Amino acid sequence: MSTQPDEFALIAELFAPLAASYPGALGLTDDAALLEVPDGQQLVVTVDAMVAGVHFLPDDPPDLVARKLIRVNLSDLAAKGAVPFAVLLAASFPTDVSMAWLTTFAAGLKQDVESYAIALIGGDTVSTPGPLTLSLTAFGRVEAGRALLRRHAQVGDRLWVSGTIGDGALGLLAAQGGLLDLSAEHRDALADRYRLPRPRSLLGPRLVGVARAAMDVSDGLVQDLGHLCRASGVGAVVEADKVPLSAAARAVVAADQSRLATVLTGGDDYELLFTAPREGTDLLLTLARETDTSLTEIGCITAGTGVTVLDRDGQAVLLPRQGWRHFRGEPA
Ligand SMILES: Nc1ncnc2c1ncn2[C@@H]1O[C@H](COP(=O)(O)OP(=O)(O)OP(=O)(O)O)[C@@H](O)[C@H]1O
Ligand SMILES: Cc1ncc(C[n+]2csc(CCOP(=O)(O)O)c2C)c(N)n1
Ligand SMILES: [Mg+2]
Ligand SMILES: [Mg+2]
Ligand SMILES: [Mg+2]
Repeated sequence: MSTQPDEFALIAELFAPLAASYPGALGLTDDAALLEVPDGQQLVVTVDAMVAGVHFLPDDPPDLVARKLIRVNLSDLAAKGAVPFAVLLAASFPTDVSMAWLTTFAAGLKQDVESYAIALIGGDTVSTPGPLTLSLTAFGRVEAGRALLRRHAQVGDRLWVSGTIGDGALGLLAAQGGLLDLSAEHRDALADRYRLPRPRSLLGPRLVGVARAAMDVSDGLVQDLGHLCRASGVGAVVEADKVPLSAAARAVVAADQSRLATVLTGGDDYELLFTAPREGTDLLLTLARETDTSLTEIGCITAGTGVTVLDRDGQAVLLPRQGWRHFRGEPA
């Protein structure tokens, strides 16, 4: 291929190979794709967009941009207990995008399409005078009626999170050249978490029938928990010192307590946040071992509304904001 991308050559050479495993993708040569859903299963569909300078740094490696795009969407499917099988990609590439950039982007897509055993079944390729803008729609399957929902939390449920919280938001600071007091090793670990989320694709489906309500954390733990609470008509208490932090995040907060707010509200975590009845604890600890995922109880669901974050003395932690917002107008 020449150094100038051609729309149809791009699709045929870079994207069509990623469709080969799914017959309904028709080799990316038709107007639409055909989806199969086995009897007794439901289709779970989600879409998230990513814009250069808003969701990732314009100079981030193109393969990691592609993999992050897939992974933020697989995180939403995992949060519903769904097993992913296909994605659609709508890509708006800046008019001056290079062939080298596109080739590396497609290599990133290929890597994660293979590692998550999914197929790229269609999409759209356009040019834009604006920043690189990507949108990915992900399809998963779940046993009919069994998807994990935000609206199923009950008063008295325990509140759990997977993995560690805050690495993505601190990783953005590290990737932007900040957090210079930290060791280079910790900075690299955080930046890696920002650039390459680890969606809980194995854990999510295993939580079906064990967790009551679930969602993934993308906008910040406190804001996202607020959404789960509103959907369920309940409140929640989070014990801040139970929130699991990586060694790097612990080092950041130890050096500057005010960074705890970044951890709790910064977003880009792509971990699962879920509730379960107290009797589910042993089963969850078994699932944690079997899926090699750390699971931590961080609080509980209460009567009432809203999220309260308490410090180890039982005092409310005041947070300047609850999480990421694209617009900061008055709430509707
Ligand atoms: N433009 C839109 N049109 C229709 N539905 C939308 C639109 N934007 C968001 N939604 C819906 O609103 C709900 C919340 O969306 P939101 O994007 O906050 O969830 P999320 O993907 O879990 O979070 P994040 O985008 O931070 O990863 C979802 O059901 C989503 O499908
Ligand atoms: C360069 C850069 N600046 C800021 C952020 C933080 N950020 C942007 S969108 C978002 C929430 C998820 O997105 P959405 O709700 O749009 O799906 C977060 C936490 C970032 N990731 N990169
Ligand atoms: Mg979204
Ligand atoms: Mg989500
Ligand atoms: Mg999302």
